[in-house]
Amino acid sequence: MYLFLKVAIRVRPMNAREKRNSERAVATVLDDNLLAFDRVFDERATQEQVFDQTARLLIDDVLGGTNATVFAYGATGSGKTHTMQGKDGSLGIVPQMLAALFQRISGSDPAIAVSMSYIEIYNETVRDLLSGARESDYLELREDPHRGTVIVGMEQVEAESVDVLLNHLRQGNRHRITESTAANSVSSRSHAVVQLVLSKKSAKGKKQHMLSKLSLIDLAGSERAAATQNVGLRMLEGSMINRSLLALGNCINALSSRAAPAYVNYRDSKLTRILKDSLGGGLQAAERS
Ligand SMILES: Nc1ncnc2c1ncn2[C@@H]1O[C@H](COP(=O)(O)OP(=O)(O)OP(=O)(O)O)[C@@H](O)[C@H]1O
Repeated sequence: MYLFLKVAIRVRPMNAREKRNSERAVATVLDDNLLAFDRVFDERATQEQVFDQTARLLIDDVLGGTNATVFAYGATGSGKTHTMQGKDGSLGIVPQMLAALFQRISGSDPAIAVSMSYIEIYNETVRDLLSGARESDYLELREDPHRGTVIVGMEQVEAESVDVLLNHLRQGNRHRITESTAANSVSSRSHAVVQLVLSKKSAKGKKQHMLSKLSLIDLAGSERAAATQNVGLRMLEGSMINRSLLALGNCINALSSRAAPAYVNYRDSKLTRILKDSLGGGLQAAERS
């Protein structure tokens, strides 16, 4: 079981409210490798620079058959959705990854197919962002001895062109649950998980063999209830978010522990159950735990 973990930190520019209140930056970037991070980006870093020096570096591994995961983790309002999704004219990691992947696989022999799913995990329930289902329609998880954790009924779109997938992505983004909190006027209250499954097509293009899975995740904001002044439902959301982030942290700690074989408890949250085959390097490795 192998876990190669790289951590980059990105400092966003101060927003209008922070400037108005003369707030102090909690981190000042001194150089590109400040502290124990693999990469540090200051306020001037462009979306392209962040992509080139983080997620783009995974493309060779993914095309070589390794499962990989990219997370954006941080306090609410720190810039996770901006970094992962961005907006038209300033595209984040997910749309840039789709474009870069399609560029790499075009004309590859054997042909490689890309299918995409997009779900969100909100208060420990799973919603399909691509199917156009209502907010109250939840998907169930099932453990399959051969396929690992299966999300029953989840939409998976396969497309020949990047533009079609980008349209699905935009549509999915519109379906995400966001709420206004004291820390962010459009705070994402869920974990948003884009999964790209790469498959090799056989000579006649009919049969496909799964090559790898790439998960791109905009985690819900970690937060302290006092800082966000949340009450009622917002506070319940906050505690669910923190619980699943803790479960994820525990899995990553266990996987990166030097003492082998580590026991990895994926069962504590929907997020870690879904990522079981993406964190531990592959389904067989994850199944042994
Ligand atoms: N590097 C950046 N440059 C310019 N604007 C940014 C940057 N990072 C974030 N922002 C802006 O800051 C605001 C908050 O960012 P964003 O919504 O991405 O935060 P978040 O971490 O996803 O928050 P939450 O966890 O509450 O969803 C947005 O208006 C976003 O456009």
